[in-house]
Amino acid sequence: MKIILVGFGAIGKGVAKVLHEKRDYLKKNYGDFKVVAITDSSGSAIDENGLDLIKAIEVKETTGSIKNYPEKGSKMKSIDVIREVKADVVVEITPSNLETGEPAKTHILESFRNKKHVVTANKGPLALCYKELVEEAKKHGVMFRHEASVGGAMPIINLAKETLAGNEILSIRGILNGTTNYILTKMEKEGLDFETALKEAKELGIAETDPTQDIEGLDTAAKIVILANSIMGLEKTIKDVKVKGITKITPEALFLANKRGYTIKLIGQIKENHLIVEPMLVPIDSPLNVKGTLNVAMFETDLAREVVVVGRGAGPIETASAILSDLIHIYTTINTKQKIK
Ligand SMILES: NC(=O)C1=CN([C@@H]2O[C@H](COP(=O)(O)OP(=O)(O)OC[C@H]3O[C@@H](n4cnc5c(N)ncnc54)[C@H](O)[C@@H]3O)[C@@H](O)[C@H]2O)C=CC1
Ligand SMILES: N[C@@H](CC=O)C(=O)O
Ligand code: NA
Repeated sequence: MKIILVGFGAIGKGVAKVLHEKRDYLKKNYGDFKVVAITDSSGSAIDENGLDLIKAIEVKETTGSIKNYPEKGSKMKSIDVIREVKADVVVEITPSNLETGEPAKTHILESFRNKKHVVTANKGPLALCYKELVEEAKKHGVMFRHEASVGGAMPIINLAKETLAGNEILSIRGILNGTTNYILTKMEKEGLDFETALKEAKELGIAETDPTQDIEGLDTAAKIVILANSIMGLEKTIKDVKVKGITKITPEALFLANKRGYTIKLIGQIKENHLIVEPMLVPIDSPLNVKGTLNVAMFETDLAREVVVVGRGAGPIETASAILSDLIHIYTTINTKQKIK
């Protein structure tokens, strides 16, 4: 299967690392997963025989741009690579823009129009125009998967669509942002100040390109809109969410909460058609009291009753896990269909 990586930052490099490290496993159990093009904000590298992913990571880390890849680098823009390079799947992992959804929205739509399946971790277009994207993918007969867009490695979207298929999801409540959970945990457990904890989160590659999306609660808001639209059959946008972030939470507030048997968590909640994101008091012994970059989601369903999932909500390798599972789904679907023909 031929893959184009659009975006080569923390997640793009994570996906490249995982595809390299898992290449023998993938060949043995599925087939050849080949990255034939990589793009970033200033150019691209293209090799129809497959790029050397370790070399690509090294070029990006030492020069800042993939266009410096020896012999295969160029200034070719993402949109032209999507149109002109022969591939099965585009992995869209540019920054999430929660105002316009661009450039990802155009990348995704253009991929569909060029008969390319799409896997994305990008929350922008999903939170702003989910229905349009799903309808366009259907119109062009291609697959569109985005497990990594909510909760990173934590199984939630495909879990709801596949394992909980047939259930009506009545409500979802949880921690859906790893950066703010990391900050709150560091402040609570080590008394670290907010700015230092945020700096560490950036260094771990878990914060958004614009980290205010994390700390102001907008990233969580985008995620509950994606969940509302993709697995609860609602039609919401980010404007429907009442949002408050964690910038006013201090180590002292956490200390006082602990003294009373509580902690403070940034909770996203969808219940009775209302979407809310705000810091909430959570009992110390609650299943919601997870630490570090962990995310947690509590589903209320009509058949399976309560379902709780926990997983790493952010991180290059963790997020690459969700992207890889979507790539494997596309690979197996393509090859099953070919066998049936
Ligand atoms: N960091 C994490 O743990 C997670 C991130 N995500 C999402 O994954 C996406 C990527 O996140 P990161 O890699 O952390 O961001 P990043 O800021 O590290 O990397 C973004 C990449 O996109 C490239 N880029 C910007 N404009 C572009 C364009 N027009 N064409 C091609 N490339 C372009 C940049 O050059 C950079 O390589 C974001 O949408 C983010 O919300 C989702 C889950 C977890
Ligand atoms: N910045 C986000 C990345 C995953 O969506 C987070 O911290 O959860
Ligand atoms: Na996920």
